Amino acid sequence: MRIHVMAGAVADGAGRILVARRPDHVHQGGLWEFPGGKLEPGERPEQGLRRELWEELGIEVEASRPLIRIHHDYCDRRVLLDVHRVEAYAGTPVGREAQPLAWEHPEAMNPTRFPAADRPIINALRLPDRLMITGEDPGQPSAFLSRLERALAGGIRLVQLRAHGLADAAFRSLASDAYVVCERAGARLLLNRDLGAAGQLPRHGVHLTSARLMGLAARPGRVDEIVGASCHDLPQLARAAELGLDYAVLSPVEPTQSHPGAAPLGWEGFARLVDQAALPVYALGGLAPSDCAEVFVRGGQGIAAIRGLWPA
Ligand SMILES: Nc1nc2c([nH]c(=O)n2[C@H]2C[C@H](O)[C@@H](COP(=O)(O)OP(=O)(O)OP(=O)(O)O)O2)c(=O)[nH]1
Repeated sequence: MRIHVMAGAVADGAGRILVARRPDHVHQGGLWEFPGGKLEPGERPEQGLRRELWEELGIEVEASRPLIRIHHDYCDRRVLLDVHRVEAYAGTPVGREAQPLAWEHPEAMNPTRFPAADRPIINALRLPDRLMITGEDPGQPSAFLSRLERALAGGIRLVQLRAHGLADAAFRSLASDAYVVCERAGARLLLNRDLGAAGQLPRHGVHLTSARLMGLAARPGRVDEIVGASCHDLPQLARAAELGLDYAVLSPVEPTQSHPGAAPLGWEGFARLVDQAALPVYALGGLAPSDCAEVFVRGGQGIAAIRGLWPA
C-alpha cells in the first residue's frame, strides 16, 4: 500500500527553508525532513498540510501551492511525497514534538542528510519557476547580449543558451560573454551544446537534447553543475531521473511555432507524465509566465520558453 505524505516547504525572508530532524526510532529516523506527515482518510491534501504543520510546528498555513510530487519505493514502504510551498502563514514555527528545527538555504542542503526520496525536492527548491531558452540574434552578439540583459533585469534567473546555428568558435565566444552577463545578475547559464564543444567553457550547467540523454550511461558534467534534459515521453523522463539529472523539460504542451508538426501533450497528458517523473519538470511549448499557476496545479516546476520569455 502507498502512504500519501503531505510536506511543507516553509521559507523565511532570506529564502531559507525550514527543516526538522526525524526522531531516531521512526522510519528514516535521524535524517532531516520537510515537516509534514501522513494524509488522513477523507482529508484533502491542503487540509492535511494545514493539520500537519499546525500539529508539528504550531503555524497556520494561509496560502500554499503544489511544489512537487514524488513516488518512492523504500522496499519496506511506498510513499507519495506531496510537497507544497507555503507562501503565507501565521505564527512562529516551534518543534512541538520536541524535534530539532533548522533553517537551511536550498543551495546549502546536503542531500545525504535527507531521506533518498527528498533529492528531487531539494532540486525543486533550488530551481526557479521560469527557464528561459535564448532566441533570436545569436549571430549578432551585441543585440543578443542586450536582449539577455533585459531578460535578467526582468527577473530571469535560469538561462539555457541554445544557438544550434553557430559554429563552435562563435558559440564559445557568445557563451563566455553570456556567462559574464549572467554572473553579474546572479543568474545561472546552462549550455545546450555537445560537452566536447562546451569543454571547459565557464557555465553553471548543461542542457541535453533527448537524443544525447538516451545515449548516455551516466550523468555527464561536473558534480557541482546543473544538468537537465529535453524529454517528450515517459522513457526519457525515467532515464533523466535514473541518471540523477536535476530537471527535465517536457514538450510540447501546447502547439508551437518552432515545432508545428509535433503532437501536443495537452495539460492532461503533461500532468500524467509528470506524476510518474521523479524530478522537477518544466512545461515547454506555447507557454508564457501567465501559465505558471496552471503548471503548478499540474505538478510541474514552472515554464520553459523561448518566445514567451526572450525579450522582443
Ligand atoms: N514529512 C516528511 N516525510 C518524509 C520526507 N521524506 C520521506 O521520505 N518521508 C517519509 C518518511 C515516512 O515514511 C513518511 C512520513 O511519515 P511519518 O511517519 O513522518 O508521518 P506522521 O507524521 O503522520 O507520523 P505518525 O502518524 O506515524 O506518527 O514519509 C520528508 O521530507 N518529510
